[in-house]
Amino acid sequence: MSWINDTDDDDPYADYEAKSRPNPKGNKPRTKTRPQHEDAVIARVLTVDRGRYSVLVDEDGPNEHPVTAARARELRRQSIVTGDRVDIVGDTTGDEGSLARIVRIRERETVLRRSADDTDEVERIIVANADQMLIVVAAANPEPRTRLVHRYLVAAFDAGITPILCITKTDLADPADFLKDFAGLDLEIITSSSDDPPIAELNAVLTGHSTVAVGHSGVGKSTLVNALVPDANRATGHVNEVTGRGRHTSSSTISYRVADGWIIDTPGVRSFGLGHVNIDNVLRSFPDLEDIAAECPRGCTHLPGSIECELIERVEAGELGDVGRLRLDSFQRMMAALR
Ligand SMILES: Nc1nc2c(ncn2[C@@H]2O[C@H](COP(=O)(O)OP(=O)(O)OP(=O)(O)O)[C@@H](O)[C@H]2O)c(=O)[nH]1
Ligand SMILES: [Zn+2]
Repeated sequence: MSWINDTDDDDPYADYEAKSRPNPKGNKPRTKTRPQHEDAVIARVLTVDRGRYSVLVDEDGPNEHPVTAARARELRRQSIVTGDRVDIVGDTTGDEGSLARIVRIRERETVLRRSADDTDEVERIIVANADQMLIVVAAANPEPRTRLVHRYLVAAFDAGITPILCITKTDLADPADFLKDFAGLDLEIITSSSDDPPIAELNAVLTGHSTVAVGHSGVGKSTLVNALVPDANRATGHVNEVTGRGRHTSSSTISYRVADGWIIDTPGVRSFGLGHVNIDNVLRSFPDLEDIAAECPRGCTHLPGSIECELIERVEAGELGDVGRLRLDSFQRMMAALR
């Protein structure tokens, strides 16, 4: 007999008690172990707009529908962000004028963060549960900002999110020179050469993933997202009414269903401070370098000029070959964007 249902066999009333005590209201007994809000349903947060959350219930199921929700009082200190999985209760019909209540945030697989600037350690979460980041950069007009791309990369690697680089406007300039900086990073690179993006290629990359799209204004990110999200699209058709794609919305992130996955646009995300970034987290995405860096002096930044940096010493000694040299070089260029 396990301790869970262990009863006192000597208690003559044990059996009697269990059977005969009526439940005056016919409610289920409230025990300490009973989870709160048993009837809650899980939903995906699609966008956030002034304290209202547009969420999707029964994702991919027969009853999939969007619902507008507010957060329960007990969650007021926590941020609920696009991509979060939440439990909702109350009116979950999604009918006109209905409002459900978010009572729980499920554990997040990833969090993409930013701080207001690099000295600010107060971080804000931009998106939860994304597993890919599509970094959109133009080959020209506007000129590619290498440092900004490096900063996006740092944020992605720090969060354990796989970055993908999409270079637009290759009809205007050859991106080869710009790409040299990233040669050692194992990055998937997609090029787009007109206002007609490579949809099949992008869809293949996005399938089965939750991808957050980032990019500087004017690079052609909206052109990509618009091409990827046809209006006939099932969930987004409804969601558009809620989130007001094309209309004003104060949300800084919006989810669109695409290629059996999700793309999360970040039109309102301006600054991308990295005050919260931790080198060790970033290194985790570079297991080959991470193993060696374990032997570096404490606090080593592995940047050029670092004293007794194991990575630098081994590369200089030629022990890591050309590939190792390239990888360290790309890693250093990326991490230099933190300064
Ligand atoms: N030549 C060329 N122009 C492009 C390409 N992709 C987009 N454009 C143009 O670049 C301009 C900016 O594109 P958008 O999609 O609005 O850029 P965005 O990144 O969404 O910029 P914001 O809306 O400011 O956030 C538009 O005039 C597009 O037509 C491309 O591959 N080649
Ligand atoms: Zn080092």
